[in-house]
Amino acid sequence: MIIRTNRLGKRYGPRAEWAVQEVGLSVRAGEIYGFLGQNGAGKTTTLRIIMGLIAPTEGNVELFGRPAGRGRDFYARIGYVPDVPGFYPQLTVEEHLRMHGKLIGYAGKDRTEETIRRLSLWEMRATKAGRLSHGTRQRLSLAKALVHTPELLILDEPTNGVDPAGIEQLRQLLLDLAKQHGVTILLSSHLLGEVQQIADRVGILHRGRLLAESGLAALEQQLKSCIDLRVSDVRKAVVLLEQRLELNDYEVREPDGLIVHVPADKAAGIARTLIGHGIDLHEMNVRQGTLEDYYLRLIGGEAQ
Ligand SMILES: Nc1ncnc2c1ncn2[C@@H]1O[C@H](COP(=O)(O)OP(=O)(O)OP(=O)(O)O)[C@@H](O)[C@H]1O
Repeated sequence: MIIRTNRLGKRYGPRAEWAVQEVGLSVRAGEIYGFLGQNGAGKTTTLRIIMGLIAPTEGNVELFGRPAGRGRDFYARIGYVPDVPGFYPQLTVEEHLRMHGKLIGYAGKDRTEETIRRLSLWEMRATKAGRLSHGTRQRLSLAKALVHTPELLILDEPTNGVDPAGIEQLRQLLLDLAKQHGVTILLSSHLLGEVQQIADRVGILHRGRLLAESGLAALEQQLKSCIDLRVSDVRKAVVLLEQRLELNDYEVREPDGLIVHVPADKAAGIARTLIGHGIDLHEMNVRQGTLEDYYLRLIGGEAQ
């Protein structure tokens, strides 16, 4: 196991609420782990504890099979992209990378150049960080995290403020690092669709607690297809679903929406029964369940 947290808990003060509680997540070698949760769920807090930047109130962290430490050896094996990356406005892109390389005990010129090219920063290598756009600064932050060839990459909401082309580039980069170079990746995000495209496993954090941890392939197998309906009489439709069709796995979306979780081949029967009992079907749409459906059901359908 590359990362294991044991019953992690954090309060930011003796009388404060628990920001995270009893979090036990495990990240395996070579996988991309999507750490999902709404704003304020406790993702940043957890990642900062894993990085040794703040101390947990309870519990502990194991990294690379050993209790986590703070020495240079430990940081040299990890690349970290914080939620709000810090910069020296007067230093250029290249100077940032050289300085970071030195701090971490790595100062290879070739590697610095390779990283600059890889992150499409070559044109900007002599530009001061204070003059870079937000998206370019995000790439610089990623370059800093990668310049020393880490085994583990931890990214806190790396797509914040990045445009669609940048997100696609990041996705390809992360997949390449994990699949071609064996880098283990822990990535926090609230963009479920993005995570579904690249993660091998996901952990879902809600109000400081890890509600679920699951392989994505297994999850997708389990996710039933959904039938989205808009009907003239939701209450009557619900009675018919339960009593005539014995379908109990559904959600009502007021005022006229219904989501029924069933195999797609039930759709025709549902339509026949509803129409046969005088209900108008304004809309009917059959689709495969998504990570978002699973997530919303798990957290009880609370809005973002
Ligand atoms: N330095 C701090 N002092 C006091 N409370 C804090 C501090 N940092 C975070 N918190 C609180 O801890 C809880 C979890 O916050 P955290 O930033 O870890 O969540 P998050 O999932 O990363 O959210 P976001 O996606 O908005 O960054 C929140 O209630 C937040 O207000």
